[in-house]
Amino acid sequence: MLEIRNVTVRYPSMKDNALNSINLTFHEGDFICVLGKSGAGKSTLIRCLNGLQKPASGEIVWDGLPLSTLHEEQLQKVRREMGMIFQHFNLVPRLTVFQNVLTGMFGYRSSFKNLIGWFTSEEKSLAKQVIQEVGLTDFMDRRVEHLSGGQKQRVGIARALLQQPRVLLGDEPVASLDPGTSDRIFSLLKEMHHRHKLQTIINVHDVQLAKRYATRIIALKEGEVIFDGKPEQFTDDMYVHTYDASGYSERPYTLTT
Ligand SMILES: Nc1ncnc2c1ncn2[C@@H]1O[C@H](COP(=O)(O)OP(=O)(O)OP(=O)(O)O)[C@@H](O)[C@H]1O
Repeated sequence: MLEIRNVTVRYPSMKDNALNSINLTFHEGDFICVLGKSGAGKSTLIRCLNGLQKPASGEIVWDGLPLSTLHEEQLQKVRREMGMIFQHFNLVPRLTVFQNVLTGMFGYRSSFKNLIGWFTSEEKSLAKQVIQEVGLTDFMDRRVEHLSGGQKQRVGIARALLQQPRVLLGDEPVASLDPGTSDRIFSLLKEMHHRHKLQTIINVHDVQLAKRYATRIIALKEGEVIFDGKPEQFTDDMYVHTYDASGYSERPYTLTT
């Protein structure tokens, strides 16, 4: 189980906290969308969860163990259990789909093996399997620089799955994609969530997508949790409060589902 206990984060140049005494417990099977205006603290929350950002106070607790008490080897194991997908995909453009996906294995291997790029037949067959799951078998040997945004995010998802994570974290993974492609990526994420028995926690700006796919919505505002509940409980009023939107016509996203 993953918990955030009383976590505060403040960046050196900031006068306010990026996260302010946050408490959250994530449960098996949760498919969570994190909403909030730009600067609300969504990315900081994700970075805390995978250990990239150390809280100024409070604890991230994984399976009962506070991350701050773990030594580097244990932290590496925790990071392996948390797959991550990104807005700008973080792929190596000149490498093929297959080669990019294989890098998902890096956390399990010695630096030397990673350096020489030698993979076992089992690792290669696992990579082929996740590539097939995200629907890219026909593109396996294509360089990712020649793929569309949606295809690149599928590569990102396959790479994360190859890590065999228990938690999948997403920092605005559809922010660079058109609405139709975003919907298909969320649909794939939901399918993988069930198939791989993941806890999924994704930052997203599109409230409609969150309401359609999430089992739980968390809304942040100025570094604090202002909503934590079921999608149907995220009302129009809560939308206005979250985004400081004063009227329906000013809303960037519709709430129809
Ligand atoms: N590395 C950093 N150094 C200084 N301040 C930072 C840093 N990263 C984030 N911040 C600040 O912390 C606050 C929260 O930022 P964060 O990126 O977590 O928000 P966000 O909700 O993810 O925003 P967006 O939707 O625009 O990505 C913002 O005020 C931001 O300017």
